This record gives sequence, structure tokens and C-alpha cells, in this order.
Amino acid sequence: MGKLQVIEKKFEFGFRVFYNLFRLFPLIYSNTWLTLVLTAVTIAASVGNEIVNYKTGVIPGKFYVALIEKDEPKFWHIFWIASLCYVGLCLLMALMNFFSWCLYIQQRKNLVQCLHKLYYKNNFYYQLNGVDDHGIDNPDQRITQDADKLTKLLGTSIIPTVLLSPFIISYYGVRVWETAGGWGFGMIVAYFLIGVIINRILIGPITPWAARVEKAEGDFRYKHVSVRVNAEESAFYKSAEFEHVFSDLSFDVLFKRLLNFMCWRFPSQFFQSFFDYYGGCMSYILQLFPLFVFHMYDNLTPAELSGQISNNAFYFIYLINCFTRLTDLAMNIAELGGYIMRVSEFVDTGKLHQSGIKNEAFRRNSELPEKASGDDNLIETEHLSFGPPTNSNIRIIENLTFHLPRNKTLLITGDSGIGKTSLMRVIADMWPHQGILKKHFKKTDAYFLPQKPYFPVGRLSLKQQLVFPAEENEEKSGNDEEIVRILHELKLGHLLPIVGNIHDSVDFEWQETLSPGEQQRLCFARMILAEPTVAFLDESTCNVDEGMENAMYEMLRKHSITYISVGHRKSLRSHHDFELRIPSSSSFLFHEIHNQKF
Ligand SMILES: Nc1ncnc2c1ncn2[C@@H]1O[C@H](COP(=O)(O)OP(=O)(O)OP(=O)(O)O)[C@@H](O)[C@H]1O
Repeated sequence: MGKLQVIEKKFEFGFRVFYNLFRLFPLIYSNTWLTLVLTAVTIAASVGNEIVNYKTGVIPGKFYVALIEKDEPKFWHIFWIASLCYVGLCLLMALMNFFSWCLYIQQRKNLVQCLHKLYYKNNFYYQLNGVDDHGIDNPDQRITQDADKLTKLLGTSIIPTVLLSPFIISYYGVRVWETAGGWGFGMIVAYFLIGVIINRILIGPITPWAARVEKAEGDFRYKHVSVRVNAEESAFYKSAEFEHVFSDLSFDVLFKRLLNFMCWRFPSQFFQSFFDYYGGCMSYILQLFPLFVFHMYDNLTPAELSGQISNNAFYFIYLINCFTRLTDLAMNIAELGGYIMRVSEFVDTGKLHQSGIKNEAFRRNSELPEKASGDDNLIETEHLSFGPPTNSNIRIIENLTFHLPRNKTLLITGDSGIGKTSLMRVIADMWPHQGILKKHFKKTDAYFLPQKPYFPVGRLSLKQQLVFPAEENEEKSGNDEEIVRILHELKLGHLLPIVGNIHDSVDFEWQETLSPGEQQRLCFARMILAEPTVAFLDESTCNVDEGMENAMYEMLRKHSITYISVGHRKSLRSHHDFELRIPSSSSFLFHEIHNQKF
């Protein structure tokens, strides 16, 4: 029945993955000292674990000697030491695990905070979600999931192993060299190098598939979020069947990608298991050097020989194990590659946005000499033109010129889709423009009331919703009596008993519960409380009756707020001094309204 468009992205495993990881490190270690301390503590616990591991590794050899020699006091002595060593080993393993998880959550916190800083700076989140995603699919997924998986792999697996390996390899390498000579050591290194080469070939496809799986996970989650947010609208449309089919389709895409991912992991998984288990066999094969080639143990008794063979096997297997741990990481690193590419792509686009390279045209325009006349006007435009930021060839409005006198109100009218809201976007500096736009008011004195009411989620209290986006305890947040009065004026008094104390969190989400008209009036109350000098109202009374519309405009005048409205209703004319009619993208009618009633 349905069909979903699937766009594959090309991410490859290679040098770029490591280069991008290197560039992400300042973000992952942004809380530098704490993260470095946690890294050091994790490494210290790992070192301690290795030392105790070494102690326990040679215990079986000692048991062999004591048992074969039938030496009971020696046996009990080894027994007590062994018991202590194993208690210490388990404690250190638990500590290592604990600290590596602390490291992971700290790294995640650092990375997420940096991503948030980038996301919410200069409206980057609006750019990605509302204008042009610049190829950054599911930015929320990158912040919530990819950053998590990236730091989890890094903190709990990759960093401890990679930092510790050189020391363990050096220590056990020397031990192996002493017992099995250069040949024995060389054989282990060769074994490792073969493992690296085969792994490099096998893990190549894992990175792109890890990235594709992440994208599909994001799309699947987004489909469900969208159904959840729009459940009522969807139910009115009786679209359960449609949602069902498209939810299944969305999961099918994810399923196929997961299947591909698992298939590409299979050879790598097989090889790694083989490499690990065959390593155990290698530790006995290597005994041929001290025993048969160098004849190092010809003078030992059978008991001493069995102890020596057990110890040698431990050294060999440990060195091989260090190398196999590194090659085992390969699959993790390949998977990590996908997350690194997705997160670094987000960061790069964010930085590009912040440095304004994408908005160079916009900046050039605002640097044009502004010819418009003095500040006896509230707002002035001269040959103002703009189009969607995604397509510079399209012009929504072309050569718009008008001067709105200070303290005068303006109504913008025109057919649906002609560009009224877009003009608001330009005035709010959210869209670039050509030509001159002069605003004789401070940015902080202007308030834009968007067409679609917005209530942040989190079961916020009524007060928090009303002072949004300010914090509840900020100075300019209106006192409680004033809030109650404004709510009654807007016929929202019935909400007060529902919410109880206006400072307490509620047990519902505002946007899911309030009627469109209530939402519109509550947003209006929020604007009145913000005490702006100029208000831009985008169809802010379209969901209320004319009586309420009159009351709302009366409130604006009472609070001395100059306003510019967008709307279709004829009744709005009586509340405005001027009208800007936009019959087409290049013809405009700006005139004074003479039939005011107030
Ligand atoms: N982000 C965007 N990218 C591309 N085109 C866009 C974007 N946003 C809006 N448009 C297009 O710009 C045109 C003007 O849209 P706008 O929302 O300004 O219309 P409007 O006059 O406010 O309509 P209405 O009265 O229905 O609210 C429309 O054709 C719309 O499809």
C-alpha cells in the first residue's frame, strides 16, 4: 500500500573516522580536569586489575608444583594467597567497571552540553528543523542516541583498552621474549598483524551500516513521536490503518538495515572468535621454542617443568590476549565510526552556521547603506525582497516598500500562502532578505506571537508556561495577582482550579489538553505579561469569537502595545490604523484605514 523514500548516506571507515574523533575530543573532554581525572582513575583501576591478574595467573603453576611435590604447608600457603588475590581481582574489576561508567556518563554530559550549546545558538535548531536540514537527518537523534553510543563505547571499552595496551604489551612482551626468545615474540606479533589486516578488510562496511541503522532508528522514533503528538487529528481522519502501514514501513526500513548490519558483522564476528580461541592454542605451540629449540628446561624436575609450562602458557596467552583485545576493538571502532561521522557532521554544520558562512549573502545585504528616512517611523522597507532560504531562485515577495509611522498599528492581509508569515520571519531576522528593512525598535522590545501556539513539554506549571521563555524566578515574570486578573479577562479563569497552585507542575501536557482557542488565549496572556512595546501577531485571534477578539485588542491598547497583525478576518480592520494588502508577490497596497470603530 504505502511506500517510503529511503535515502542512503555514504559514510566510510577510514582515516577520516579517526580524524573526526580527534576533532571531537575537545568536546568530549570539555570539562577537562574532571574528565581527565576520571580517565586516570579508570586507567589506574585497570592497571591494578592487570597487576592482580598477573599474580593470579601464575597461581595455577604454583599449585602444580606444590601438588606434584606433595608439599602440604606450601599448598595451604598458596591457597591463602590465591584467595586474597581473587578477592582483590574481583574488587578491582568492579572498580574498573564503575569508573569506566563514570567516565562514560561524564563524557556524555560534556558532549551533549556542547551539542546543545551549538544547537540552541543563533537559532541553529530552527535552521535544521524549520528551514533546511543541510543533510543532517534527525538532529535530535544525534544528540540523544548517537552521542550516547559514541561515549559509551569510548569510555567503557576503547579508552581503557587502548591506553593500557602499550604497557601490558611491553611487560608481557619482555616476559615472552625471555622465555620464547625473539622467534616466539615475533610469531605473536605476526599473528596480531595478520589479525589487523583481515579485520581492516572485514570491518569496512560496518561503519556505513552503523550510521544507516542510526538514521533508520531516528526515522522510526520520529514516526511514533509524530503519531503521539498528532493522535487526535489522526483519529479524526480515521487514519489508524494509514499510521499502522507507515509505522510498519518505517520499521521495515530499520529491520532491513539491521539485517544488513548483522550480516556485515558476521564475518568479522567469526574471525574475531577464531582469532581469540586460536590464540589459546598458540600459547602451547609457542612452548616449542624454550622446550625443543632452546632446550632451556632440560635440567628441571617434572614438577618444576609442569609449573614452568603453566607459567609460560600464562605469559603467552596474556600477550596474545592483549593483541586480541585490540583486534576485538576493531568491531567496536567500526561501529563507533558511524556515530563519530554522524555527530561530527552535526558539529561541522553547526560551526559553519555559527561562523555565518552560510549566511554570507544575508550579512552582505545588511551591510548595504540604509537609505530609509528617520525614526519617526516604526518600521520601513525599501525594495524588500525575499524567498525561502533553501532556494535563492524563488521570490515570495519582491520589491516591497512601505513606511509604518511610529505608534500606528498595521494589518497585513492577502491570500493564504502569499507570504504574510514569511514577512514576519524576515522582520524577526529568521529569514534573509534583499533590499532595506529598518526597524525603529529594540529587538528586546518586540514580541512575535506565532500562528501555531507552543507550550514546552515537561508538565510545566501554569506560571512557567506564562513566563516562558523566561525562568519563573526572573524579575520580569509578572506577579500572581496580575496573572489571575489577565486570565479572567481572557476567560481562562476556569483553568485555575484545574492547575491548583499556579507554581505547581501539572499532570498533563498543555498542548495535548487545551482547546486551540484556549491555547491561543493563553499564548496571548503570555505576551501581555511580557510587556513588549511592539507585538507581531500572526493570526492570533483566528480561533476565538469576535467578542473575544475585541477584548484581546482592547487589552493590547490598554497595555500601550503597538501591534502588527496578520489575518484574514474583516473584523480585524476596525482594530488597525493601516493595512498592507498583498494581492500578489510583486504588488502591494499600503493605505490608511479610515473606518475605525475605537
Ligand atoms: N521553510 C520554507 N521553505 C520553503 N518554502 C516555504 C517555507 N516556508 C514557507 N514556504 C512557502 O512560502 C510561501 C509563503 O508562506 P507563508 O507561510 O508566508 O504564507 P502565508 O501568507 O502566511 O499563508 P497563510 O495565510 O496560509 O498563513 C508558501 O508558498 C509556502 O509554501
